[in-house]
Amino acid sequence: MMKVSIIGAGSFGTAIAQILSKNIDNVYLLARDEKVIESINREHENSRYHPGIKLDEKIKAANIKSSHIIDSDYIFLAVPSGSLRSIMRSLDSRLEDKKIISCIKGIEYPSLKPMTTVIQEETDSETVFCISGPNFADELIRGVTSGVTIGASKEYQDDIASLIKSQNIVVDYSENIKGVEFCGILKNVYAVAMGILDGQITGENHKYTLLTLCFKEMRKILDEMGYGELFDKFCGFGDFLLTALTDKSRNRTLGLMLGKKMQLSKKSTITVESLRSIKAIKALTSKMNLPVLELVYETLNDPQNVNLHIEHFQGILHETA
Ligand SMILES: NC(=O)C1=CN([C@@H]2O[C@H](COP(=O)(O)OP(=O)(O)OC[C@H]3O[C@@H](n4cnc5c(N)ncnc54)[C@H](O)[C@@H]3O)[C@@H](O)[C@H]2O)C=CC1
Ligand SMILES: O=C(CO)COP(=O)(O)O
Repeated sequence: MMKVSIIGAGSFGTAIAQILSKNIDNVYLLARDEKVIESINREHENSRYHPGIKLDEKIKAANIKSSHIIDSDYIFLAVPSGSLRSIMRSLDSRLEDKKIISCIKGIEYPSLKPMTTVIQEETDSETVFCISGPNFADELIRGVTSGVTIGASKEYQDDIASLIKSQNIVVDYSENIKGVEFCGILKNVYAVAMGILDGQITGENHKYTLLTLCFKEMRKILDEMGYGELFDKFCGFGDFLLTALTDKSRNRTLGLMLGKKMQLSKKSTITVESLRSIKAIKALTSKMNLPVLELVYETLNDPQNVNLHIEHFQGILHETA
């Protein structure tokens, strides 16, 4: 009988577990926090991340160090990118024969490695894939129609689609696994940009002018990296627009705060992937002229002077117009 484990019982891990439970009898949601494990097993609810949502009783929670991973056919990873390598290292199990799917939209710094590379390095598995798309966890878990790009080699695409299939999930595919990951990494940074700029925006023309500039710049980076063909997939266009324009996004919200001269507390434990990704993307694109990316980089480094950075950005726009 098919068995699937999900590492990370936060917003996304819990949502993907709910989707998987419609197709698979053995779904193990692996967490580090005993209170979360107890809440899922006793109340069938992850009250910390999805209060009020009844989880399928097929979902069992267990400690991340439990042996469930060993006999799982598939392992989904839904932890913040900054924790992934240390989590993989802390697992005692040998995972080289496992099919592993990253749901993570971040990149390692300073190695500049995407998550599938980190996973391959830490497990020796040759079957490491990803999923990405316009997929807010709170909507996925409630069954709102959502498009998902499956980044996997051809022979595994149908298998992965059959795990997540439902009348509310629409899939597209790409064998360009790292490209699918990079779409998710980049859109977070451009969502911060739209947040920062939205703080200053006075009209719809202005807003969509800036959105077009963000779109062009993200596309330019994807083209340069050789991933340009992915822009019309769910992981590209869909997730870019969702995150750049929806206040529910944590990355856009960070930008909105910065645009209004507010800062995220240093003690915050909210997962905001762009905070780490910005440095990596900046390093990967150091030879390119990318004024929007520069604005995000400067603002995150020096949030006190956000107005100066915006003025500088607007100056560049007029020079190059
Ligand atoms: N929330 C969303 O709507 C979506 C999130 N994602 C991606 O999923 C990834 C995870 O994000 P969320 O689930 O939203 O974050 P979250 O903050 O809601 O959950 C993260 C989970 O990872 C666990 N965790 C963190 N460090 C750990 C460690 N060292 N050992 C064990 N567990 C650890 C936390 O306890 C928590 O349960 C991110 O890369 C995000 O970009 C992707 C699509 C949508
Ligand atoms: O990736 C997401 C939706 O597809 C979630 O975006 P945030 O991490 O900005 O909340």
